[in-house]
Amino acid sequence: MRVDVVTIFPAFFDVLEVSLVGKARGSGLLDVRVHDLRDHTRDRHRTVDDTPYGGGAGMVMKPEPWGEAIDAIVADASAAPIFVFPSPAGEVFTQATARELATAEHLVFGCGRYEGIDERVFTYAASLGRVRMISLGDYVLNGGEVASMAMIEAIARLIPGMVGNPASLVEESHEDGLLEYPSFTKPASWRGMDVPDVLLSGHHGRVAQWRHAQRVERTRERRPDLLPSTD
Ligand SMILES: Nc1c(O)cccc1[N+](=O)[O-]
Repeated sequence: MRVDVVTIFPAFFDVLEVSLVGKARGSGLLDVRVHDLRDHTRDRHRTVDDTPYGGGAGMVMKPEPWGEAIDAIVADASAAPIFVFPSPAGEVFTQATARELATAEHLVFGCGRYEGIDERVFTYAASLGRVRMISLGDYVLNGGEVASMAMIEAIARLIPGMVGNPASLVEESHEDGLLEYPSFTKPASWRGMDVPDVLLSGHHGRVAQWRHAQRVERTRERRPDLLPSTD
């Protein structure tokens, strides 16, 4: 998978070199390219924003640099990309979204700042590929970089070969609608707290049963919205 990121803070994505994604980059599973939007400006001040038509507070990201950045990315792309623009006005990102996007050949993340990107950029991008406006959640961030980082990690780890033991992807929270069970490791007793006996029993059937029951109980307590409605 190829992932391009367009941002005015390219250094923000340096961390991808050290994370899970960094390992995949080295193995050829993932090709991540970060682009500084300001490299696609034409003026001395490398201007990327301007005042909004119609008035209002804040600034809007100019369409010209975005158009040039998108053209440069698409120029050497082997397939029509999916453009992902993190936005509070987007569909909510879920594990199902991550699974879907993990099958894409080419993703382009466009990180907006200020009051957002000129709307014509999304229209232009839609002429070159699929456009998805995606939100991490109902809260306000200063831009799309944090959201893009989270989405890239959630997506990249689902690419076959990315995670050493694929079985570890199975009983994770949100993979099958239930939250994950509690985990324990040595020592068996720590500061007066003991590991549940069933986990020391060596009885795999009972362990599996206990873990499932814990997942249902946790989901009921913390995320009842994930459980099928009983009415
Ligand atoms: N919520 C938010 C935002 O305020 C700005 C950019 C991206 C997001 N988001 O993806 O959730």
